[in-house]
Amino acid sequence: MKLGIESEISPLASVVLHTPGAEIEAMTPSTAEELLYNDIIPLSVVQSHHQQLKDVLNLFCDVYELTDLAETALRDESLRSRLCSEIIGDATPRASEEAAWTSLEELLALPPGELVRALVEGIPLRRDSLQTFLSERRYVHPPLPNLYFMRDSAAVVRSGLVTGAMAYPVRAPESRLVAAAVAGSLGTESPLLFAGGDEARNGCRLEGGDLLVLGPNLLAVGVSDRSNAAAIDRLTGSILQTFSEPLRVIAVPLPQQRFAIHLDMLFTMIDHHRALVHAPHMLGNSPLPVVEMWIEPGRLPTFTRHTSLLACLATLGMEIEPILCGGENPVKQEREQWLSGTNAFAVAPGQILVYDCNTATLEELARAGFRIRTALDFITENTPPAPEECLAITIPGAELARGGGGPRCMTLPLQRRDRFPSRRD
Ligand SMILES: NC(=[NH2+])NCCC[C@H](N)C(=O)O
Repeated sequence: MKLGIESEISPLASVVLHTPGAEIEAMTPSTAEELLYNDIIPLSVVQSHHQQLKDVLNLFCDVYELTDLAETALRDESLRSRLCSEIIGDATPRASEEAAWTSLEELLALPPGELVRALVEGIPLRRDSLQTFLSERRYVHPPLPNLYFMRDSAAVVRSGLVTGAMAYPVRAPESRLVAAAVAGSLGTESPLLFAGGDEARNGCRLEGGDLLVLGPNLLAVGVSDRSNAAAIDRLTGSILQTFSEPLRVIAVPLPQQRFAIHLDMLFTMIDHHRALVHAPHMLGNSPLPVVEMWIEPGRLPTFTRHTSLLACLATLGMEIEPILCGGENPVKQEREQWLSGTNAFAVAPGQILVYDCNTATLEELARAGFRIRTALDFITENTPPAPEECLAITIPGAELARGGGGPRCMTLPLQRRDRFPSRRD
């Protein structure tokens, strides 16, 4: 498997998805919040909406299901044993019910496919002792309802893999699973830049939704509820060491509030010089200030403060035209950002996937020259768009968005073709 990501927008070659499954139905209204959802969602509906995302992506690139990758990788016994030990090791200190834990031997006895299913859909607690009989827990290993947000548990930077140091324990096994699935099939050309599962044990926090690859040597990283400065320092150190080239990192401190889980909920690149933005925090009188960090191999980093991400990018010669999520109306801006209206995913420059429910955002995109097409129309017609066409393909979003993310959050791109087709500029 080849990794190569040097931008947010160049034509997509391969991507990993996870189709939501039974893990979604384990959630109840009373557990939704601790499972990081805004509400419960009906499985049959989100599956069919997610299928539209998958069908569209299939017309552009190779699409892998995480569980297929994991099942193949876990045929390797040593990988299987490492993954199970890691997951048990991460969970046991919290469980205080060590005895209740399904033993390593039991997990290892499962064939790879069943093991993957158990890890994704959860392993129910066996009521075979007084302690477990009286326990309020339903699972010894909880289901992973956030797994369809493939973006967060891993990221690719150039030819290297980053696995997430998940901020909340409910998501920790995702990073271990994706590390086994993807790292298991990587050759030596693809370095592991950041082993998030292990880094999390040292207090690092880093999720892919905060990591934007704006160029081969340019990253924007949210410092958020989910990602901390310690992790960004560790990651930049590793990138520097691996590629031995200067690196610029723009750190964007985010408000620690639910609407701003990750940087990609406030800003996503959709074309060479255009981004969808959440205006209240990216533009106007009080945009989020940022810190530009410039690091050269063997030197100490230098730091420069800027008034906003867009102002910082402008000093680097990247003049970004902002397209407003929700348009000019502050109420619509707030509502549509909450429904992941800013969270677009580019399959090529100027060709993006967005949710259909954010109508004011779609109007802005149309005004900016994007043709709006539903995923179903696009799939039925099955003709790839001309490279110069600006296109926003809409996926039904009302239900998927309740999980707390949009099209960018649901995709883990592995490879983009690094040469842009020469278009417009
Ligand atoms: N890249 C993103 N913005 N991901 C959104 C993740 C949503 C998920 N429920 C969580 O809270 O973790």
